[in-house]
Amino acid sequence: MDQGIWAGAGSAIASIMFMWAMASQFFPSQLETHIYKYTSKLLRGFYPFIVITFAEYSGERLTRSEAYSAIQAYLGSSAAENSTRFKAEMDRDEKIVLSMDEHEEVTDDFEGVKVWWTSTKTTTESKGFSWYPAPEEKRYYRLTFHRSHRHLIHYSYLQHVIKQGNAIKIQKRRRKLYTNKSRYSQDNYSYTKHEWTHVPFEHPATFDHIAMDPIKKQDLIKDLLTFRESKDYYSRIGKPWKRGYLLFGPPGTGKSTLIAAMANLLDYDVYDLELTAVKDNTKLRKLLIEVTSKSIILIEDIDCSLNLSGKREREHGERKEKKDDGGGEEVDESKVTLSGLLNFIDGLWSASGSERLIVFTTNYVDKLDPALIRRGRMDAHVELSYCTFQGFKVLARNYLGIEDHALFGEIEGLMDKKNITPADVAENLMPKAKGLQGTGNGQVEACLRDLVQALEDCEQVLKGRGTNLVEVR
Ligand SMILES: Nc1ncnc2c1ncn2[C@@H]1O[C@H](COP(=O)(O)OP(=O)(O)OP(=O)(O)O)[C@@H](O)[C@H]1O
Ligand SMILES: [Mg+2]
Repeated sequence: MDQGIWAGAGSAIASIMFMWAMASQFFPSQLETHIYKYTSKLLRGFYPFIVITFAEYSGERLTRSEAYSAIQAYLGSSAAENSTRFKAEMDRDEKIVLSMDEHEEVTDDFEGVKVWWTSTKTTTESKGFSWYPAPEEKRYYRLTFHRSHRHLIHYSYLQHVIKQGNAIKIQKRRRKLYTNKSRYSQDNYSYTKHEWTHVPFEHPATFDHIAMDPIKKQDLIKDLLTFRESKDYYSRIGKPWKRGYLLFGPPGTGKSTLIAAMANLLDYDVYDLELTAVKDNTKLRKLLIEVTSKSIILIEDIDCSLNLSGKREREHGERKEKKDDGGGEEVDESKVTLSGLLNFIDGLWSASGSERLIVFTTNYVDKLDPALIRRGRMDAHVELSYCTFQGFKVLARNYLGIEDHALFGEIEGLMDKKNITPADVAENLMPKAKGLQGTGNGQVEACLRDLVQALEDCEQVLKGRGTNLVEVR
């Protein structure tokens, strides 16, 4: 039979189905079930179409279906071409997102085959007794297509939709910085507990800003980019697609800044895991399974987290504040164990989700249990060390916009003999007084003189020191 007739018939049947969905809201549910049962039996005989439903919430944990959100993104873009009614919603980042309105129909062509998408919403009275019965809304996408295209739709079209939809989602997303402070949100008249809270990730650091040995920097960039492109490689060797980095070095040598640069380079989200606020290994696992792919899981100051006392002591005190500052459960003492953490890194659970980096930072690499940093667990060890002359040149370029200066020779000589952190160098290269903004000659000279003074005040280097070694294993 002619394709056009079927197309018309399909569209008509799809339309009848919306009307049905709308009308069904007015029928008592028992009658509805009966009518549905008999009409569908009757129709099945000569109905040449297949209908696939994608529900918004699915699975045991009632998580939002990934297929649904990919379809939503896909239809949001293709719907724009032949749809006249949209639904506008504001996402958490305060951006307006358009999507297909309920009971709207969109047609799509794929390799010459026509399919129909509809968006439906059903409202059912909630079961069980309640003084204030609230209706439950369920949203679906329905895909209708001719039976003869079953194979094509199943094996090619749906994959195309999900792939395109996910690509659109990634393109549109704003990256997020998560922290494990749980929170509740109200969705569809019920409260959902989220293990992670997030804010937009807006750290501006890039690798151009990082003062470290240029060759080691290139090695690290190459290592990260290779990881991002290695999906097939990891599946071929039968390993989860993840990589561990250990960043170590004294305070103020750029570990946290480097993580921001890594996230910006790869376009990943960051999950800043505060281990001392995690009650036990079970909670740790719960957190882990909520981590999405394309992300960095970060555990800062792993040596402090791992004394497992729940109280962290740091020399320079910036993280000394009470850990569970509202929102989360009261955690007096974290019972996360080393084995729990190792499981987190490379146990079976860690393979849920993919494409992620696990990054540990520490000021004291010697304090760490060798089990934690052995080969295969932490794949790359990156040492961030005191500032070298090379590193200083990067900072001078960034902060003062200069490549060379008469004082560089003196600074180079001093840097070889003194231990100064890049943070202290950076501090000296920033204009001190208001009104002195800008990088005029006088300003540059003043900053460099401050630095010379700071270097002279620094302690003498007693033993040899590493230079931003990146050992990519
Ligand atoms: N290698 C570096 N390159 C560029 N800037 C740096 C570098 N190291 C430190 N800085 C500057 O110093 C500040 C502190 O650095 P950062 O917080 O990254 O240090 P850290 O190694 O994480 O220290 P801590 O061990 O105390 O957490 C940053 O704001 C950054 O501007
Ligand atoms: Mg830090």
